[in-house]
Amino acid sequence: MRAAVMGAGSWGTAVAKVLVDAGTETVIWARRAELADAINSEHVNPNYLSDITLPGELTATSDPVEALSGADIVVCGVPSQSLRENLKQWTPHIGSDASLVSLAKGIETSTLLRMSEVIAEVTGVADDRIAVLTGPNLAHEVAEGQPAATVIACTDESRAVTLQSAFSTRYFRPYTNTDVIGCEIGGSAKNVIALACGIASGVGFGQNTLATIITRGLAETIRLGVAVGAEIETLAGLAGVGDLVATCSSPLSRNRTFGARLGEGATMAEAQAATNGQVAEGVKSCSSVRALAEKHQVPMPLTDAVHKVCHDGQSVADAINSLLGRRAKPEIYRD
Ligand SMILES: NC(=O)c1ccc[n+]([C@@H]2O[C@H](COP(=O)([O-])OP(=O)(O)OC[C@H]3O[C@@H](n4cnc5c(N)ncnc54)[C@H](O)[C@@H]3O)[C@@H](O)[C@H]2O)c1
Ligand SMILES: O=P(O)(O)OC[C@H](O)CO
Repeated sequence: MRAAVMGAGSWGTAVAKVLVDAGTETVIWARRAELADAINSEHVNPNYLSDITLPGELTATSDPVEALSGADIVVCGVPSQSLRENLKQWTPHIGSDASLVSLAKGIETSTLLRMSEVIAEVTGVADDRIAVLTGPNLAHEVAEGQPAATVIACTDESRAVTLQSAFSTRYFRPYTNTDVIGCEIGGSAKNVIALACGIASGVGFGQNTLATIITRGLAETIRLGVAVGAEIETLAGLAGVGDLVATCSSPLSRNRTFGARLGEGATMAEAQAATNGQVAEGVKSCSSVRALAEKHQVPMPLTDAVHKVCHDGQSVADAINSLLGRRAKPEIYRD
């Protein structure tokens, strides 16, 4: 097995390390030649996870054609909103039976497509060759070798099992699932809910508020998931609850941190500037998740509130008042 990890951000770098540790021959593609050179010569990625020593067997290149040559597994590690443009360049160089594995947790804003749908549309590859890797996986903890589980979802169960083996290490434990939709909805929606948790924490609210947002965030994620064909069990698992808890609770989460800055009073521009170029997917996906929910007539009040704060100029105080001022209702409802 040979893997090409396309994208040398935090998660692409951590996943490349996992693959090498799992015994899979791996090359990582970085946009910038200096970054590829540093990985090859110093075994560090100076821009992301710079305190982590990468395995000597990991090779890097800034040439996507070289990275994709002979790859059985193509790992798509660029952010959601740039996946389509990158895929257009990669497609002619992807092998005819290669598996494509999406790492991105977002919904394309211009089309409302999930990442596996973007991959299928751009590459023309059949669904049974497209997989998603998602779960409670903060990149730095995984790169440190802290134990974590994940989900590898593919409609072709046997391909998911092959991929499971390529990504399995003593610290990183993938489970297979055939519910690609549920995994992608869970991964995209949790970033928006993590922004909401960050905002609440930045305002100064404690654990009751966070638990409320996580739980009600799960409720609206399940409503959306069911409307678009997900299995509820998937959203109760690692790709749903698991990732929601990790992202909403951890100061390592870029989405939660972004939200916390807004809750502390920063403007969107200030919060964006403080990311140092690291992507907080929920900032864009709050709009696409909300639009997808509207399309399917699914109420997602927390997602709506995050969208209004991030993109409609609503103040955090008004968003909180409006959430708490909604009509009383039973806990479990599907309308
Ligand atoms: N960091 C994590 O802990 C983590 C864990 C699981 C999933 N993810 C998901 O993985 C995806 C990638 O996140 P990340 O953490 O690696 O992001 P990052 O911010 O650390 O790095 C993003 C990478 O994408 C590159 N990039 C940015 N714009 C690009 C463009 N237009 N074309 C090509 N490359 C571009 C950057 O140069 C960088 O290499 C996201 O969807 C994220 O939600 C991240
Ligand atoms: O740092 P975040 O907020 O992008 O979250 C990282 C991962 O998705 C956690 O599983």
